[in-house]
Amino acid sequence: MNSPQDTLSRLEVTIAARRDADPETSYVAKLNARGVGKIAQKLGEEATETVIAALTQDREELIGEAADLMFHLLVLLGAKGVPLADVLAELDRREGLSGIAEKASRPRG
Ligand SMILES: N=c1c2ncn([C@@H]3O[C@H](COP(=O)(O)OP(=O)(O)OP(=O)(O)O)[C@@H](O)[C@H]3O)c2ncn1[C@@H]1O[C@H](COP(=O)(O)O)[C@@H](O)[C@H]1O
Repeated sequence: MNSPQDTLSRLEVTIAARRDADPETSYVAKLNARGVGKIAQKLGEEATETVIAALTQDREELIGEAADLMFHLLVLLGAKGVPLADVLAELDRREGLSGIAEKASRPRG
């Protein structure tokens, strides 16, 4: 079985390869042709659908919506020129730092 990082890395490569394809035959190309605003809008819709699935649907629906959400996030990162590795590095940097402790350490004001 592939590691989650392998799967996301392969999808990132696929998305980069499809960006300039024919929008008639490539969903990735179609989204990119419509611009970052449209991609961001789609990401927001998929996030909402994931929330709704978590609250009202069964497990399979949630998995499907979560996959849509992660796919559209990768399309957005690609369109903005942000490598997945940079996001993973940020998560690595946060590893072991409790969200409660991090929030408490923020300067007030
Ligand atoms: N993982 C995905 C993936 N997940 C979801 N989707 C598409 O995301 C879209 C989301 O569905 P929606 O109904 O919300 O969107 P929509 O039908 O475009 O609706 P509107 O925004 O037009 O109203 C659907 O068309 C899904 O097929 C994906 N499309 C592509 N991929 C991957 O990207 C690769 C390249 O795809 P193409 O660019 O299409 O060749 C594929 O081989 C896959 O690996």
